[in-house]
Amino acid sequence: MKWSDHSWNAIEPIYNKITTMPFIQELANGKLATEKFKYYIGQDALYLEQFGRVLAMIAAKAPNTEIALAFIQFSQNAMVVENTLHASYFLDYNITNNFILQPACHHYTHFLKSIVSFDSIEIAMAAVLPCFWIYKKVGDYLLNLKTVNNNPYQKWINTYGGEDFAISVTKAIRLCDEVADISNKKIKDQMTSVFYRASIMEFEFWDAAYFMKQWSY
Ligand SMILES: Cc1ncc(CO)c(N)n1
Repeated sequence: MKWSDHSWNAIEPIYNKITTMPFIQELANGKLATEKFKYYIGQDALYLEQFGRVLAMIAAKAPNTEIALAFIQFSQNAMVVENTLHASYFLDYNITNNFILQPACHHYTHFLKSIVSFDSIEIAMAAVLPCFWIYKKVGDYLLNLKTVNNNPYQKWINTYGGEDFAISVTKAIRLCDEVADISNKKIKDQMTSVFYRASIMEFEFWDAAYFMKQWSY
Protein backbone atom coordinates (compact mmCIF):
# COMPACT_ATOMS: atom_id res chain seq x y z
CA MET A 1 0.00 0.00 0.00
CA LYS A 2 1.22 3.50 -0.79
CA TRP A 3 2.44 5.54 2.19
CA SER A 4 -0.23 8.14 1.42
CA ASP A 5 -3.09 5.60 1.39
CA HIS A 6 -1.89 4.06 4.64
CA SER A 7 -1.53 7.48 6.26
CA TRP A 8 -4.88 8.77 4.99
CA ASN A 9 -6.54 5.68 6.48
CA ALA A 10 -4.94 6.58 9.80
CA ILE A 11 -6.40 10.10 9.78
CA GLU A 12 -9.75 9.36 8.13
CA PRO A 13 -11.63 9.49 11.47
CA ILE A 14 -10.16 12.96 12.10
CA TYR A 15 -11.16 14.10 8.61
CA ASN A 16 -14.69 12.74 9.09
CA LYS A 17 -14.96 14.56 12.38
CA ILE A 18 -13.79 17.79 10.71
CA THR A 19 -16.62 17.63 8.16
CA THR A 20 -19.17 17.54 11.00
CA MET A 21 -17.65 20.49 12.89
CA PRO A 22 -19.98 23.46 13.33
CA PHE A 23 -17.41 25.74 11.67
CA ILE A 24 -17.48 23.63 8.48
CA GLN A 25 -21.23 23.04 8.50
CA GLU A 26 -21.93 26.75 8.92
CA LEU A 27 -19.36 27.63 6.26
CA ALA A 28 -21.41 25.36 3.99
CA ASN A 29 -24.79 26.92 4.74
CA GLY A 30 -23.39 30.46 4.92
CA LYS A 31 -24.62 30.90 8.51
CA LEU A 32 -21.20 31.13 10.14
CA ALA A 33 -21.09 34.28 12.28
CA THR A 34 -19.00 37.00 10.64
CA GLU A 35 -16.99 37.44 13.85
CA LYS A 36 -15.94 33.79 13.78
CA PHE A 37 -14.92 33.97 10.13
CA LYS A 38 -12.98 37.17 10.82
CA TYR A 39 -11.10 35.47 13.63
CA TYR A 40 -10.38 32.53 11.33
CA ILE A 41 -9.21 34.60 8.36
CA GLY A 42 -7.02 36.79 10.60
CA GLN A 43 -5.36 33.77 12.17
CA ASP A 44 -5.08 32.04 8.81
CA ALA A 45 -3.30 35.01 7.23
CA LEU A 46 -0.69 34.73 9.99
CA TYR A 47 -0.61 30.97 9.52
CA LEU A 48 -0.04 31.22 5.75
CA GLU A 49 2.94 33.50 6.12
CA GLN A 50 4.67 31.02 8.43
CA PHE A 51 3.51 28.06 6.37
CA GLY A 52 4.96 29.72 3.25
CA ARG A 53 8.31 30.08 4.99
CA VAL A 54 8.26 26.43 6.07
CA LEU A 55 7.56 25.38 2.48
CA ALA A 56 10.46 27.53 1.27
CA MET A 57 12.75 25.85 3.78
CA ILE A 58 11.67 22.42 2.55
CA ALA A 59 12.50 23.63 -0.98
CA ALA A 60 15.94 24.75 0.18
CA LYS A 61 16.65 21.34 1.74
CA ALA A 62 15.02 19.26 -1.02
CA PRO A 63 16.87 16.14 -2.19
CA ASN A 64 16.23 16.90 -5.89
CA THR A 65 15.27 19.78 -8.16
CA GLU A 66 11.74 18.49 -8.80
CA ILE A 67 10.93 18.66 -5.09
CA ALA A 68 12.74 22.00 -4.74
CA LEU A 69 10.76 23.57 -7.61
CA ALA A 70 7.44 22.12 -6.41
CA PHE A 71 7.91 23.52 -2.91
CA ILE A 72 9.06 26.93 -4.18
CA GLN A 73 5.76 27.04 -6.07
CA PHE A 74 3.75 25.83 -3.06
CA SER A 75 5.42 28.47 -0.94
CA GLN A 76 4.60 31.19 -3.44
CA ASN A 77 0.99 29.99 -3.70
CA ALA A 78 0.56 30.04 0.07
CA MET A 79 1.99 33.52 0.43
CA VAL A 80 0.54 35.10 -2.73
CA VAL A 81 -2.50 33.25 -4.07
CA GLU A 82 -4.10 32.08 -0.86
CA ASN A 83 -3.22 35.30 0.87
CA THR A 84 -4.97 37.26 -1.90
CA LEU A 85 -8.16 35.43 -0.93
CA HIS A 86 -7.61 36.53 2.65
CA ALA A 87 -6.81 40.10 1.61
CA SER A 88 -10.11 40.26 -0.29
CA TYR A 89 -11.99 39.15 2.84
CA PHE A 90 -10.01 41.70 4.85
CA LEU A 91 -11.44 44.35 2.52
CA ASP A 92 -14.98 42.90 2.54
CA TYR A 93 -15.11 42.84 6.33
CA ASN A 94 -12.97 45.86 7.01
CA ILE A 95 -10.39 43.84 8.92
CA THR A 96 -7.03 45.34 9.78
CA ASN A 97 -4.41 42.78 10.52
CA ASN A 98 -3.28 43.61 13.98
CA PHE A 99 -3.79 40.05 15.10
CA ILE A 100 -1.44 38.08 17.26
CA LEU A 101 -1.03 34.33 16.98
CA GLN A 102 -3.64 32.72 19.22
CA PRO A 103 -2.88 29.33 20.84
CA ALA A 104 -4.02 26.93 18.09
CA CYS A 105 -2.30 28.87 15.32
CA HIS A 106 0.78 29.42 17.45
CA HIS A 107 1.01 25.72 18.23
CA TYR A 108 0.54 24.63 14.63
CA THR A 109 3.02 27.08 13.05
CA HIS A 110 5.67 26.38 15.69
CA PHE A 111 5.18 22.64 15.30
CA LEU A 112 5.88 22.96 11.56
CA LYS A 113 8.83 25.31 12.04
CA SER A 114 10.37 23.00 14.60
CA ILE A 115 10.00 19.93 12.37
CA VAL A 116 11.51 21.64 9.33
CA SER A 117 14.41 22.85 11.47
CA PHE A 118 15.22 19.69 13.41
CA ASP A 119 13.83 16.69 11.54
CA SER A 120 14.62 15.12 8.21
CA ILE A 121 13.17 16.42 4.96
CA GLU A 122 10.80 13.44 4.49
CA ILE A 123 9.27 14.10 7.88
CA ALA A 124 8.85 17.80 7.13
CA MET A 125 7.14 16.95 3.83
CA ALA A 126 4.70 14.64 5.64
CA ALA A 127 4.01 17.25 8.33
CA VAL A 128 2.85 19.86 5.80
CA LEU A 129 0.76 17.39 3.78
CA PRO A 130 -2.47 17.66 5.84
CA CYS A 131 -2.48 21.40 5.07
CA PHE A 132 -2.87 20.47 1.44
CA TRP A 133 -4.86 17.30 1.57
CA ILE A 134 -7.41 18.09 4.28
CA TYR A 135 -8.14 21.53 2.78
CA LYS A 136 -8.64 19.92 -0.61
CA LYS A 137 -11.01 17.31 0.80
CA VAL A 138 -12.92 19.91 2.81
CA GLY A 139 -13.05 22.24 -0.22
CA ASP A 140 -14.43 19.47 -2.43
CA TYR A 141 -16.88 18.41 0.26
CA LEU A 142 -18.23 21.96 0.55
CA LEU A 143 -18.28 22.51 -3.21
CA ASN A 144 -20.37 19.36 -3.68
CA LEU A 145 -22.76 20.21 -0.85
CA LYS A 146 -23.57 23.59 -2.40
CA THR A 147 -26.47 24.05 -0.01
CA VAL A 148 -27.18 27.77 -0.58
CA ASN A 149 -26.91 30.45 -3.24
CA ASN A 150 -24.99 33.65 -2.50
CA ASN A 151 -22.95 32.06 0.24
CA PRO A 152 -20.65 34.82 1.61
CA TYR A 153 -17.97 32.17 2.00
CA GLN A 154 -18.16 30.87 -1.59
CA LYS A 155 -14.81 32.48 -2.59
CA TRP A 156 -13.13 30.47 0.15
CA ILE A 157 -14.89 27.27 -0.95
CA ASN A 158 -13.99 27.83 -4.61
CA THR A 159 -10.30 28.37 -3.80
CA TYR A 160 -9.86 25.10 -1.94
CA GLY A 161 -12.38 23.07 -3.94
CA GLY A 162 -10.96 24.39 -7.23
CA GLU A 163 -8.85 22.71 -9.91
CA ASP A 164 -5.68 24.78 -9.36
CA PHE A 165 -5.38 23.71 -5.76
CA ALA A 166 -6.10 20.09 -6.80
CA ILE A 167 -3.00 20.05 -9.02
CA SER A 168 -0.75 21.15 -6.15
CA VAL A 169 -2.31 18.65 -3.77
CA THR A 170 -1.89 15.70 -6.14
CA LYS A 171 1.74 16.67 -6.62
CA ALA A 172 2.40 17.06 -2.88
CA ILE A 173 0.96 13.59 -2.22
CA ARG A 174 3.00 12.00 -5.04
CA LEU A 175 6.24 13.59 -3.85
CA CYS A 176 5.63 12.34 -0.30
CA ASP A 177 5.07 8.83 -1.67
CA GLU A 178 8.27 9.04 -3.68
CA VAL A 179 10.40 9.99 -0.67
CA ALA A 180 8.60 7.42 1.51
CA ASP A 181 9.33 4.70 -1.05
CA ILE A 182 13.08 5.13 -0.64
CA SER A 183 12.95 5.55 3.15
CA ASN A 184 13.26 2.92 5.85
CA LYS A 185 10.38 1.81 8.08
CA LYS A 186 11.38 4.07 10.96
CA ILE A 187 11.23 7.18 8.77
CA LYS A 188 7.96 6.07 7.16
CA ASP A 189 6.39 5.58 10.59
CA GLN A 190 7.61 8.98 11.71
CA MET A 191 6.13 10.48 8.54
CA THR A 192 2.76 8.93 9.39
CA SER A 193 3.03 10.10 12.97
CA VAL A 194 3.61 13.79 12.08
CA PHE A 195 0.94 13.56 9.38
CA TYR A 196 -1.47 12.38 12.06
CA ARG A 197 -0.41 15.06 14.53
CA ALA A 198 -0.75 17.85 11.95
CA SER A 199 -4.23 16.58 11.05
CA ILE A 200 -5.29 17.02 14.65
CA MET A 201 -3.93 20.57 14.51
CA GLU A 202 -6.12 21.24 11.47
CA PHE A 203 -9.09 20.18 13.61
CA GLU A 204 -7.91 22.36 16.47
CA PHE A 205 -7.48 25.36 14.16
CA TRP A 206 -11.17 25.29 13.12
CA ASP A 207 -12.29 24.51 16.64
CA ALA A 208 -10.36 27.54 17.92
CA ALA A 209 -11.97 29.71 15.23
CA TYR A 210 -15.50 28.57 16.06
CA PHE A 211 -15.04 29.28 19.75
CA MET A 212 -12.73 32.27 19.05
CA LYS A 213 -10.22 30.88 21.54
CA GLN A 214 -7.73 33.37 22.93
CA TRP A 215 -4.82 33.41 25.35
CA SER A 216 -6.06 33.86 28.90
CA TYR A 217 -3.63 36.74 29.41
C1 LIG B 1 -4.65 26.11 8.94
C2 LIG B 1 -4.55 25.95 7.46
N1 LIG B 1 -4.19 24.77 6.96
C3 LIG B 1 -4.10 24.61 5.62
C4 LIG B 1 -4.38 25.66 4.76
C5 LIG B 1 -4.32 25.46 3.28
O1 LIG B 1 -3.14 25.92 2.78
C6 LIG B 1 -4.74 26.89 5.33
N2 LIG B 1 -5.02 27.96 4.56
N3 LIG B 1 -4.82 27.00 6.67
